[in-house]
Amino acid sequence: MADTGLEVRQLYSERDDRVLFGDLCFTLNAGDVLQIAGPNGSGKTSLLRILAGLSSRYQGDILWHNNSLNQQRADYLQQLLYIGHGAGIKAGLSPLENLRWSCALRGLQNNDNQIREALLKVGLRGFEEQACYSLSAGQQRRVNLARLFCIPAQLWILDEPFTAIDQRGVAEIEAWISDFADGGGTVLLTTHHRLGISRPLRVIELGEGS
Ligand SMILES: Nc1ncnc2c1ncn2[C@@H]1O[C@H](COP(=O)(O)OP(=O)(O)OP(=O)(O)O)[C@@H](O)[C@H]1O
Repeated sequence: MADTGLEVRQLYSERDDRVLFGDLCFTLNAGDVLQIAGPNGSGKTSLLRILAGLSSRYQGDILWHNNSLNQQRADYLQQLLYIGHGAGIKAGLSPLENLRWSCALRGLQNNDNQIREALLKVGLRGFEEQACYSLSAGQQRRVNLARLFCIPAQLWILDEPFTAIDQRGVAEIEAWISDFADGGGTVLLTTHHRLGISRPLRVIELGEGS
């Protein structure tokens, strides 16, 4: 049997008696980029939260490298990086402190140099030790996105990564996604933005009749 990365089989989820998606099937391998599209309320975040292991409101099977997620949850979570659409940071802590926490939760410690490089990469040079509440919405979002560069992962699950990001920043994030996939990473994301990446893009549209 061929080794697949993430496989979703007949996934079904509903909210308040409304089917968000039913019989959803797809497979994602190394280098794949999949956009989950659809109107507000169609279930994009719900799907991403399920795939990030944060919600069990579903029926169907999710497999990672051919084995059920439920049988290897800890391993899967260790290889996954999920960035939700919220700020995802503690406002009273600095970017450096927030990222130290994120890294420590993954068992990564004493990596301030890597964190500083990540903050540099997302355009936050000079803001490393400033409390996050004093940063702009876009800068706070960039703190969260810096996790992409200090936490190793095989799979990125990104919910609206472009929210509050300026035009140049959008192009940078698109390049990061392409580079990550070029290196064998897998990306699953939602966005209402028309994605410009240098990789073939697959799109699944949720919504009426999906
Ligand atoms: N915590 C919750 N409690 C009750 N209903 C919820 C909850 N979270 C989501 N829903 C419902 O589930 C449906 C899908 O929501 P979801 O956030 O997945 O949509 P979405 O496609 O991500 O929307 P958007 O484009 O606005 O972000 C919506 O009808 C929403 O009202």
